[in-house]
Amino acid sequence: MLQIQNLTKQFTVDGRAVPILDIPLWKVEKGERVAITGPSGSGKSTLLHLISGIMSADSGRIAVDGQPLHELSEAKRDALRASAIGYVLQDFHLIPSLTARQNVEIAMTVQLPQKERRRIVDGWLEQVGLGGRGRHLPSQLSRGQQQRVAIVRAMVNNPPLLLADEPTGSLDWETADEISSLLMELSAAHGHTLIVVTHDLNMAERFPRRLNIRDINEVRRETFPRQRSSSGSVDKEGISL
Ligand SMILES: Nc1ncnc2c1ncn2[C@@H]1O[C@H](COP(=O)(O)OP(=O)(O)OP(=O)(O)O)[C@@H](O)[C@H]1O
Repeated sequence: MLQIQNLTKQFTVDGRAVPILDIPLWKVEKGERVAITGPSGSGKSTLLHLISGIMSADSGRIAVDGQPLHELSEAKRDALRASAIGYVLQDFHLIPSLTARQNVEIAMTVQLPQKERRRIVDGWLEQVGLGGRGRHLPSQLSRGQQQRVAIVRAMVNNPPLLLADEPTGSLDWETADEISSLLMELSAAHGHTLIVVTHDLNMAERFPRRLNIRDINEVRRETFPRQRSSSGSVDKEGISL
């Protein structure tokens, strides 16, 4: 599903090049569910931006669903992102002037009669416990409900790859727990490959595969050295790797 080879990315800060990512090889198989943890500033969000094609790598190869991003035109990359990649963000990024239903509808890439589109969207909203909330504006929904709408928006095109960047980061623990469960259940039910960046250990522990970005990234190891517990087997975030 995802293949990364010799990927590098740096940013220029105050005229100085700062290397952020150098990933020799990383693969995620179809249907796998992976949680990525790691210290703040270690390049986790940057990695998701590169996988989604929102940002370009300096060098290397990223293939999503067999399609090498660097070989695609910008228009084709946009089309791939719209149809093959769902993206869930910490702050939902719903359009405030649109209803829950409209926020999902505008993300749909299939051409269908309006009635059919609405039926599909309402089915999804029902599935995430928001039946009857389709006409509500984001401001009329709780934060957890807004994230549910954002999850539906990310999934409505049935993308093979679902990315989530701190999806529970701005939620209280109980709502975070519900959103974690929802993401796990929906991705399993629909066979999505799911890659989540998170500081939420409760969420990370549910994932069959967990990794610390320092395990695949060759840079930043000096900036973010692994901190071993006395047992030597658990890192700073408490995740056995
Ligand atoms: N557009 C940019 N220009 C310059 N530096 C950037 C840019 N985007 C990110 N960075 C820097 O790259 C580094 C990695 O950022 P990134 O957001 O990927 O980290 P992260 O691991 O997701 O952090 P967090 O866990 O705090 O969200 C940080 O030092 C950040 O300041």
